Amino acid sequence: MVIPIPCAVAVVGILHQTCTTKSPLMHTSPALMPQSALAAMVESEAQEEEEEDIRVRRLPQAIVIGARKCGTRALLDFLEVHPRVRAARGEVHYFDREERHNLGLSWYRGQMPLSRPGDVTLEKSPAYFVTEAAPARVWRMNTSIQLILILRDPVARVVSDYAQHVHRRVSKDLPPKPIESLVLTRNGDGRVNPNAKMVQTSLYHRHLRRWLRYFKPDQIHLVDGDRLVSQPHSELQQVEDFLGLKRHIRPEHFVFNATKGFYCLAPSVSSGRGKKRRQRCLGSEKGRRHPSVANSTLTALRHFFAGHDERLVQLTGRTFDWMRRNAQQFGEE
Ligand SMILES: Nc1ncnc2c1ncn2[C@@H]1O[C@H](COP(=O)(O)OS(=O)(=O)O)[C@@H](OP(=O)(O)O)[C@H]1O
Repeated sequence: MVIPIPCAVAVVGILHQTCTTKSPLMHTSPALMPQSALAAMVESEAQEEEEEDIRVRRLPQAIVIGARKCGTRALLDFLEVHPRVRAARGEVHYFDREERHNLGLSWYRGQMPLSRPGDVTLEKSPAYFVTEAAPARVWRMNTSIQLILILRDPVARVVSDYAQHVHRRVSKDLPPKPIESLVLTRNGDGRVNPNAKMVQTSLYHRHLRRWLRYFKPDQIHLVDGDRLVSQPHSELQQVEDFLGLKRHIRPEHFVFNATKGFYCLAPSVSSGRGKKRRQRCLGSEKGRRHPSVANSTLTALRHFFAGHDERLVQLTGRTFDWMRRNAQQFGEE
């Protein structure tokens, strides 16, 4: 099998040969080949099959670096529909947590799933995107790594972050803090606090600029988180192309679940036990109902992020749907 992915990926001094070169002999019908060439081809194919059986843990060739609450789990779970994609189960947090980074690359490699030559190993840890030290650390591991960044409307992302905060608060007996206390300035002027953590995470251009100091723009693939929700297969096909994978993911792999309000994996691709296969949706932590937020707060957030959206367009040359939507809303106000 020929998998068209970059031929050599240097990983901390070890050169992994990750591509297979198609022999010119393979274009010739076996019936027309001289006996010796045929024997060589059979031997090389047998060797290739043997190699395919060798499953080892490899450092990732690609990382989903963020952004938090933008659909990173959906992206990774859906991408695993591709037979050559192997993803680490949980979030690894190797490049953002000091104590984990200190454990070294052999620990990191140990967190990866077993894979065959030609598979693409991936992990996702959205905290990487906002961590100052992460780009340099990733670069030191592999200068030619492929990075995937998924973005969604920065205001919706803030509200999603807040929904998680409400859900995970320690004392459920007390009412949750209002979102205003977490994203607006304390003096009550209704302005957004640019230093608030939830706001900071949505300052996409700022974080991306830091990654671009280390990586070439064509090493970073941007996924539109809103489109991943509305038409997952087309966003995933673009990721397949970026990773150099043969296209496999199709619309039939997804079914819209009206109760969940999101696409889920179709029974044909979800790994059910025994013969009963059911559609598989993401867990209840994903796609949860958002708390209602005052219009004045949403408007303040939209105004605040509009200028930052422009900077993101300048940096990436991409205009996302949410930018058009928000601009239209401003026009109507
Ligand atoms: N198919 C499907 N099913 C469920 N949820 C989906 C799906 N596609 C994208 N999303 C969006 O993913 C949002 C959660 O993003 P993350 O997985 O990046 O969150 S986290 O940072 O890992 O906590 C989650 O945000 P919320 O809706 O705010 O919960 C979803 O909008």
